[in-house]
Amino acid sequence: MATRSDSTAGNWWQMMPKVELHAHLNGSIRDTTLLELARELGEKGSIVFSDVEQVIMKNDRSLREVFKLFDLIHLITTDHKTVTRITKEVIEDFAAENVVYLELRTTPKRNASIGMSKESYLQAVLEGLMAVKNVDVDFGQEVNEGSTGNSHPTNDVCCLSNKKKIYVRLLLSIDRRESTEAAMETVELALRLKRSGVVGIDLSGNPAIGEWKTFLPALKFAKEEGLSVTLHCGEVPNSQEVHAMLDFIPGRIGHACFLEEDHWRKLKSYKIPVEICLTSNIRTESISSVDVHHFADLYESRHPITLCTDDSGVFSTSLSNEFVLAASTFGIGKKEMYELARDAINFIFGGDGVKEKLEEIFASAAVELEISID
Ligand SMILES: CNc1ncnc2c1ncn2[C@@H]1O[C@H](COP(=O)(O)O)[C@@H](O)[C@H]1O
Ligand SMILES: [Zn+2]
Repeated sequence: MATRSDSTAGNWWQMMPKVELHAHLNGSIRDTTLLELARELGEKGSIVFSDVEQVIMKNDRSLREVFKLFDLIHLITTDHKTVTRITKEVIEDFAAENVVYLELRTTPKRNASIGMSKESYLQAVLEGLMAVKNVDVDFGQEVNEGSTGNSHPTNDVCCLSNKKKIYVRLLLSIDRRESTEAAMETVELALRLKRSGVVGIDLSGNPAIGEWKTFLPALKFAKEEGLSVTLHCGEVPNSQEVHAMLDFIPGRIGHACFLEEDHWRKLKSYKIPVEICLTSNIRTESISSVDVHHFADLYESRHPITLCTDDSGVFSTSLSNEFVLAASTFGIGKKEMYELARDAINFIFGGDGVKEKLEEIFASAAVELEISID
């Protein structure tokens, strides 16, 4: 895992406001934090640090190996205190590179041995949002008398002190290893936490595992109850599943690496927005090289797309880096990249009020970046 570069600071892709719609919490952990936590567990004798260090620092890994790494990461991170810490750090990191709206997804986990339920895991995530101090976080929490969200009490301070602001909404992930009942439990939790900024459901996890029919009842229920749904779709060849996923008409899909001609036709006719994760797809060897990535075709055909990091920690990337990668690979200029970033507002799962605020942010950024909007 290479250290994320700061060499982009001051460039348009760094300065430009950005919208991140596909980021997994445990995939976005700083590698320094991961190593620190692993070292602590090593000292306690729970793991052998040198073995773990090698796995963490490895740069190129196949999709299969990535999921082995996630099992290791979960072993290191899944207690309430750590979940709170990594949430706080991940928000700070996205805000630092001018992400102004973040849909952060995470899989609620149960671990009876440390008294963790899916609900308490999520509470730890919410604590992390509230623990951010150097950035004003609006996570859409409806504040009751006496409650202390980060955004509302600090809002005034923010505007006076020009503190950066980030809108954060949460998506709860269903892991493909889970049963129908477990998936349903996650959807029910999301519904209970709607007032705490949970706006949708994601289906993710190792694409070689699990069947669509297992998750469908929970996903249908989510949709019926007004939650937005995004699906990891076509990360491996699975024609039948891709058709079924597209016919479900999710709010968005992620990846779309192994779609065939008739899938593309369907995707385009349904106009389902695609979360594009360039570095992730290259690192996992789902796509052989960036210049042949389906980004090019979707961009040229004006299909709704949005650039995303997927797992900025695991793949040593950042959203700014994804923008500069797309710009340099496909020869796209600053103005067009700005439009790509701004148009992602149309595909967010957050409400109309947030969309209006984001439009304003992008409009004033255009002036600062000297981009003329037609
Ligand atoms: C590389 N492409 C990918 N494909 C599918 N699922 C992925 C993923 N990257 C991450 N995840 C999913 O997100 C979890 C980590 O974050 P959370 O513990 O939920 O915060 C992984 O365990 C996996 O289920
Ligand atoms: Zn993903």
